[in-house]
Amino acid sequence: MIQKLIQKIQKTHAPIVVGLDPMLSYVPAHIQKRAFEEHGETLEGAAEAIWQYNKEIVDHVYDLIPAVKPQIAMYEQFGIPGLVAFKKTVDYCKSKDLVVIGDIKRGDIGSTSAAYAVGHLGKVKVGNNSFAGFDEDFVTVNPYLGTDGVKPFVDVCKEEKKGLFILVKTSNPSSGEFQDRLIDGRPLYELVGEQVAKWGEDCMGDDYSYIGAVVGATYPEQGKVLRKIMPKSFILVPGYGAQGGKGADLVHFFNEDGLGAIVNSSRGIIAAYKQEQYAKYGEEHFAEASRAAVEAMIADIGTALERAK
Ligand SMILES: O=c1ccn([C@@H]2O[C@H](COP(=O)(O)O)[C@@H](O)[C@H]2O)c(=O)[nH]1
Repeated sequence: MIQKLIQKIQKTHAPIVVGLDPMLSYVPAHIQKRAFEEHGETLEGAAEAIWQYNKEIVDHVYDLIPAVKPQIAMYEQFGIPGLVAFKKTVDYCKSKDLVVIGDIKRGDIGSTSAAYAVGHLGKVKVGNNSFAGFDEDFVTVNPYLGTDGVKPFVDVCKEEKKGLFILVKTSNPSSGEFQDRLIDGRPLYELVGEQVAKWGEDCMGDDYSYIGAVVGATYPEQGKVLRKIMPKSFILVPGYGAQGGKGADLVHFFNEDGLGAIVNSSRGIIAAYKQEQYAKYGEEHFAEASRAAVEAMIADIGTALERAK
């Protein structure tokens, strides 16, 4: 799957991911109205509304981008109907040939991690049959429990030719509370980065490992250091747009081959129509605003990378 991700980045010239994080408050009134007429103001109604919203955005941007990142929390808040909308979103994006990164941030003791890995990346056995549950291409993993919590995900990736992005230095304001703590004089995120590189050593595609890392756009200096510590790991970079990250901050997340990083924006794309610069599209044409925001993000990152050459 890492090869597919790289090929799609090269084809689109867009090292970007659209984050599908649908809050009900972003879903335009006409879509909510239709869904509630059919299902009432229920979890089913909300799930239908977010699914229709996602579908329209994907239809407007899929040709510009290599990948999407549905954030499972946004679906889980609507219970089982929300998870059905998550699965519909995953399947629809795959039918559009997009790489799907499930932002699930799982990680537990080994046996429990194994169940998460099977459910999201692998196949579960039921008698003589086996079934893919959610079937994303990559998932995000929390490494806090150590190697036995991560290895089951790595094992399923090896079997299924899928991949991981492991949290190394997250984009949020408090990420330093634990991640920047010094251990033997070095910040914890560097030690985690080294371990990600090790976990990825025998999981190589052609040039990059399918065991990648998450490093926030909001920490460009740390991104520069981590790029060197994990030269073969793809970095998923959240924090662009709504959290303040800009193209110019991101150049050191990339390798000299112009690859090695893929930058996510969620609210900045899916709720673009709420921003002043895209207000002209109006709520009815929200997905066209999303397309314009994707084009602007591609141009911003492309220009920054060109300038850095
Ligand atoms: O360090 C991290 C890890 C994950 N995320 C997730 O990415 C998106 C960001 O959304 P925006 O609307 O573009 O801010 C969201 O799903 C987070 O859970 C992150 O932001 N930082």
